[in-house]
Amino acid sequence: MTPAARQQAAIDILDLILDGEAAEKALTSWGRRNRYAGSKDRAAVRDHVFTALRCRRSFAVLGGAQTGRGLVLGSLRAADIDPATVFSGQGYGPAPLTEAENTAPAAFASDAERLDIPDWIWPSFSNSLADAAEAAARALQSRAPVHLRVNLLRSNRADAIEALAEEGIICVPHAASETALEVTLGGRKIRNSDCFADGLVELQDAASQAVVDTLPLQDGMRVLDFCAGGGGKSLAMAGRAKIDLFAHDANPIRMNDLPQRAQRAGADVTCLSEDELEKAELFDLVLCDVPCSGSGSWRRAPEGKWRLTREMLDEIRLSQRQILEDASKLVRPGGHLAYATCSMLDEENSVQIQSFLDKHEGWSRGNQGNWQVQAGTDGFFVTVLTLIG
Ligand SMILES: C[S@@+](CC[C@H](N)C(=O)[O-])C[C@H]1O[C@@H](n2cnc3c(N)ncnc32)[C@H](O)[C@@H]1O
Repeated sequence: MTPAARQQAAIDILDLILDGEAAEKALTSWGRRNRYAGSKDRAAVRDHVFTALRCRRSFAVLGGAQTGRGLVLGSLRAADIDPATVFSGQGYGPAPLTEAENTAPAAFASDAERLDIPDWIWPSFSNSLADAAEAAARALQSRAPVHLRVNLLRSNRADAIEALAEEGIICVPHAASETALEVTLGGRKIRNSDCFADGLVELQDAASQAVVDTLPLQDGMRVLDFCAGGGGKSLAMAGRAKIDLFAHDANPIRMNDLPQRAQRAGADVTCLSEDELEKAELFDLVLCDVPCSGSGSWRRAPEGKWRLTREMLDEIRLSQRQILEDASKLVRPGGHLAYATCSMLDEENSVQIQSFLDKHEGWSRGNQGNWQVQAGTDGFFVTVLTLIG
């Protein structure tokens, strides 16, 4: 495909997404309908689509319309590329610009519009991030780095870097965690590599690993990952200490891949249903990696930024409080309750911890961590509470 034909494909896919189709689904069905497209074409089209989704608001202003064409036109203007080089009407490229499209774009009406943050959440976002709000929003407009976690049950950081390099995947250590690597070349090869298949490394953001570093894990502990999902944090915990590890999720289907992932990693994880959890002994440590706005990972999942509403966020906050309440009952006296989100909003982080502490006596605040996107990781928050024994 020519560069212009890839942009036309992005336009078609973006139109489907703007009509309500999920991005992954729209990309997959486009791939099925266009089997002639090679892997480089697919990767380039995907990049165009995700770039436009991250900057959907500002590109629509720059391109004069909230349409596939508008967003791609906006993306070219944002990158200082002459739109006529793409909108030429040649081959399978987009048709030439109309007179209306050729007019100069309007000025941005607000910081939120320029920085691609929805108006309703801008006050919460900018108050939470204070002086860093602009830098964080800008980071969310660009692509996320690819991070790996070295599985200490199978390898160490130096050996993993060497083994990955032999497969053409070049990495450097990441400062956020002693297990974290940043991939600088060959990121698309990871899932098919032997290093991945043999459990030497897992795909995991460095801040997600740093959250686990913050936990007071020690050999022999009985640990529950209360909101385990796919088990990213469970497996990271298993790599840190010889623990008796349990995983639970209100939606157990989300843990479907966990046994297979655990086997690859050489980790032992027991999944517990609601009933089993009710009968289980108390735990030394319960981690709640709660559902959240996802504001710390909007560059990986940009649709979430535009889909979220104040009503949805208020519901999420209620469920975060309920999870803290429920999980706190599973901690033994002297044990720990860790609360984590991939959000950068105070209303989901410090405010929730304070509200829990205001209502519950006997808990003390321990380690705390806060990572923000402009520093090169996903945005994450964690606080560890201890039940005074
Ligand atoms: C942020 S995700 C967890 C990600 C996971 N810890 C990881 O690192 O891969 C939050 C998870 O919480 C689960 N969840 C939602 N409400 C819950 C509840 N009341 N109790 C337990 N899990 C819940 C969701 O199904 C979802 O899988």
